[in-house]
Order: sequence, then structure tokens, then C-alpha cells
Amino acid sequence: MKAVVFDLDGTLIDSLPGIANAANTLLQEEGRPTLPQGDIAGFVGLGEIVFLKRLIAAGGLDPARFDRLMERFILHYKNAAQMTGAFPGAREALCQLRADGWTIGLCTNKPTGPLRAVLDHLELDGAFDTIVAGDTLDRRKPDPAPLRHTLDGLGAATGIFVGDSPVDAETARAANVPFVLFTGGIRTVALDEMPHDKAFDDFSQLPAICRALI
Ligand SMILES: O=C(O)COP(=O)(O)O
Ligand SMILES: [Mg+2]
Repeated sequence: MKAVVFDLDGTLIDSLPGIANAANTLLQEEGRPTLPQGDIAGFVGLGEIVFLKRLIAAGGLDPARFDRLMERFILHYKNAAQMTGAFPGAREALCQLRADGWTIGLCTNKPTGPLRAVLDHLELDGAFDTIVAGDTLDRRKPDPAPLRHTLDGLGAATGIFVGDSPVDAETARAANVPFVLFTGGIRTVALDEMPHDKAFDDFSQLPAICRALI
């Protein structure tokens, strides 16, 4: 079975504006100045616990109130779905891959609550045969376990991983899976810091890239 697994934030969906809005809403509630979206981009990638720790440090919030802040951040993070869209051509690429006989998985560090909210909002739930959220396992990307778990769910021994970040590149390497880099995502480092087998900036290129890799 040919399997392709996608990262979500910055790969299939343009979620940074919503995530930044959620973070800044929390800062405003706490009476702190908001942060530029470019700074907040650097907090994304390792899931909500690391995200909030980075936000607390950069935004001058009280680390002792972590649990309470997390509860409120998750509420705002669910609402972020309203500000989130799929990248141009991403839906069409998923349909084409499906038509080409690929089985399709999702492997994200986004936690289940905000993940469900955004998949519902974008009606993307049915696009995937298997979904692994950040809190599905007790290990997250770049640990290879979530990607391997996604491939197991697809009944595939191997596959292709499509992502946008150094965390995704490291996950693919650790799981020994070819990595395809979407360069239009949440870019915080240079392209050569994300080892990849192929790169693309236009989703219409992806089905042919996948075909050529397997
Ligand atoms: O939630 C994050 O930190 C990143 O999510 P992603 O794995 O879908 O890019
Ligand atoms: Mg990502």
C-alpha cells in the first residue's frame, strides 16, 4: 500500500495567524503587550506544552500559573480554527493523491481539541485514513514514534512524510522515511537546515513528487 503522511500546521493549513491571535489574546488577558507573529512562529512545532513555555518566557507571564494559562490558551487555540484556511491547492492535492491510490495519514503535534476544531471547520476530517494528534501518544515529533504509529494505522511498512519544519525533517530521518518539504509553511530556519528528499512550494507539484519517490 502506497502511504503518504502529512504534517498539519504550516503544511496543509495556514494556521500561524490564528495561533498568533490565540497567543496574543492570552497575553492581553494577562495585561501583557502582544508579540509579533514572526516571534510567535518560533514557538510552534513541538506541541502546546513547549509553545506555552516559550510564550510565558517571551511574554513575561507567570510560569507558576502554567496549568491555568494552558486551560485558557487551549480555548483560544480552538477558536483559532475560525482564522485558519487550507493552503492553495492542498485539498486538490489530497484528492489527486487519493485518486492515484495513495492511503493518507495525518501526523501532527497539535493537541486533539484544537485539531478537531480546525478539521471540523475546514471539513478536512474525511481526507485522512489515520490521524495521530500530538497527545495521541506520550511521545511527540521529532520522536519517530508518532510517524511510525501513523504508518501502522495505514497498514504501511513505509511511506512518504510531507512537512514544513526542522521537527518534521528530524522525525522523517529518525523514522527512516523519505521527507518532502513544503517551503511555504511556518519558516523559521534556512532550507538547508531541514534535510529533505524533495521540496515544493506549489501543491500541484506534490502528486508527481510522490509518484517519483516510490
Ligand atoms: O502544534 C505544533 O506545535 C505544530 O503542529 P504541526 O506538527 O502540525 O506542525
Ligand atoms: Mg508544521
